[in-house]
Amino acid sequence: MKQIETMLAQVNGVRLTTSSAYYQTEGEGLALLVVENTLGSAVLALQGAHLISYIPAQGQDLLWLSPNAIFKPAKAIRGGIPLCMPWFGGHPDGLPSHGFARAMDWQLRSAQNLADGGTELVLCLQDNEQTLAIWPHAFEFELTVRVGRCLDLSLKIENRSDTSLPYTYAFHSYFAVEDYTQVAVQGLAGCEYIDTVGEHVRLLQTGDMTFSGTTDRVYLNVPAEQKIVTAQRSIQIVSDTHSAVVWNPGAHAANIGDLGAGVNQTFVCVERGNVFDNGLLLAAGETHTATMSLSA
Ligand SMILES: O=P(O)(O)OC[C@H]1O[C@H](O)[C@H](O)[C@@H](O)[C@@H]1O
Repeated sequence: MKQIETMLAQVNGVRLTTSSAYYQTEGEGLALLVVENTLGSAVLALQGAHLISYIPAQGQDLLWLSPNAIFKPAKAIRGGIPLCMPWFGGHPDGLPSHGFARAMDWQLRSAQNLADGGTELVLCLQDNEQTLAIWPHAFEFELTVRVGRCLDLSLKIENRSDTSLPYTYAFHSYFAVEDYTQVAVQGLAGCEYIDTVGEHVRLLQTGDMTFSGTTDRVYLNVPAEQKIVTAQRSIQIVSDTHSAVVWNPGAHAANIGDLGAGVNQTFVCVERGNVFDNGLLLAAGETHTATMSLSA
């Protein structure tokens, strides 16, 4: 933490705090970085390089955080943007769902003020004793976060092992909405999707995507841009990744400890990444970069 504080002393508008202090929760909580500049503000947990909040100047939070979120080491935070990697969803050998990156401590590599008034943070995670015990491969993950008029994310995945390895990943973004049943997601029409509620049938999207009840779908080969449109707001997502997973647990939220009955009403997940058929095979030494930009 001392090293982080030394690094932050060189930049304006970034401070280190804890989830307990910031969200008034009990227990020691998690270390957070709070960014405030004239273009916007953001909150990020060092665990998982997990964005929790992004508010453009004079705007509202684009991201949703569960009122029942738990801030505890090794437990992914419910809301914001968990990074699911190096695999998305379940693992054939029973390893943790959505990979381990979201539940591990990342290091702050650099912090700087940008010429346009924005702020840039770079965080990284390399293989270590803890990751090698779960997944015996060398790697480096690096996330660059730019907080400005948009929230710009750039994720680098480097396969440092000496064999080719499959990778799937997603920016598992939770977006704040008034009522998920009244949301239209534009930018998915004409795309093939796998409905993962039930038999994994493959279907074709016609028109805007809407949510009703439990919804869990993997859209493949999607266009770069989607818009989440509600009566009161419109959120734009632009990414060079090829998949979009859309999720809301519906009534099943009642069975999820850090959600709860009805709590699912005010978010939709639209998760850009490369999953299922769009998964990657990274050669030994290869680096893959993915970007995502969010704006109101
Ligand atoms: O509870 P988590 O491990 O964070 O997963 C939450 C959800 O993530 C994705 O959206 C998947 O498509 C869902 O099937 C899963 O339930």
